[in-house]
Amino acid sequence: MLHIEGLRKSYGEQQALLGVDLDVSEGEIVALLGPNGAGKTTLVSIVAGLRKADGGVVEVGGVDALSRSREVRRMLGLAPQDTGLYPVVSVRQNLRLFGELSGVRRSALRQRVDEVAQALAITDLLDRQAGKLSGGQKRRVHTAIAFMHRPRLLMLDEATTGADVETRGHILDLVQRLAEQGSAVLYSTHYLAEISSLPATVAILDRGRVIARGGVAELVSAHAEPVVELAFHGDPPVLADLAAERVDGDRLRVRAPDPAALLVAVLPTLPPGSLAGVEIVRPDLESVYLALTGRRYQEADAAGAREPADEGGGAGVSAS
Ligand SMILES: Nc1ncnc2c1ncn2[C@@H]1O[C@H](COP(=O)(O)OP(=O)(O)OP(=O)(O)O)[C@@H](O)[C@H]1O
Repeated sequence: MLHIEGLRKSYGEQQALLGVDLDVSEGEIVALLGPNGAGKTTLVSIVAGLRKADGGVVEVGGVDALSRSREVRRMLGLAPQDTGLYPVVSVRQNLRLFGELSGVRRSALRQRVDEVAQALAITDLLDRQAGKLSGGQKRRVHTAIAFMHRPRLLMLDEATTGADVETRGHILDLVQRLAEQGSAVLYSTHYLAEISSLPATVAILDRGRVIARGGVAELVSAHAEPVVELAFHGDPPVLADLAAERVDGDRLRVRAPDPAALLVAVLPTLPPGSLAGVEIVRPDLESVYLALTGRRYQEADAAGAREPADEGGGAGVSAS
């Protein structure tokens, strides 16, 4: 449904996309992950015809999106980060207007507005003037607009940023339902943790390139392995035959494909009373990002962050 090949875009000296390849099939949800500034908005905006590419191929449903953006827009549902709503009219009128523009039949408009509003829990906002909504409320209306015509390709750009847990749940449910009906979904976010709630495959965008693509489990097993962290009272002992990395002064970190086997082997060799704690850090997308870039995702994100990242780390076990 979406085919991107060698997509490039610079803003003056600033290179935003350096040759992006990405495919999204019908019924597939692809989570486009990347820290702030990775190029997600640029990518989504080019597909939607809102920004011009410098080079490359973008096809939506087989139609060249770079030269026939008007035609492509009919197939798209887009919830961009910052599209304008019509500020002086109501939310209901905005939804009707955008629905009509994207081809929803007049006779179906009223019902579709009600359905989408209910699904996104914005029914109580329908008669409010759009320009007077809070930032979070506007974002929900943007998301609703993207769903109005059951698009063949839905693109959500950071739709859940700043959303409360309930709204986030509504959006993720709606995304899933649309994909089950056969739409392709490109779901951009910088929250790694969010992906576990979606049956999504992942494309990690970093500094203008897709550096990893596939299922979460597949990426984790290909690029990262569990780590066992041992905390000690005072200086850690030397562990013979193990490549242990010393961290935070009194901890040792050891990569371990089989953490249980490692612990069974190591624990009896430690000086009595020296061990303060054990933590098994299960690899996740964060570990994949670290393995591929050498940078921590949260730090990369914090470089341009607008809000704190909330990704969880590993599973901790206290052993004292
Ligand atoms: N209009 C612009 N003019 C100049 N540089 C831009 C412009 N828009 C984006 N950039 C730069 O291009 C790069 C990619 O930005 P983009 O907004 O696409 O990233 P992003 O992954 O969507 O980030 P975020 O998660 O913060 O929205 C960044 O370095 C950004 O500073």
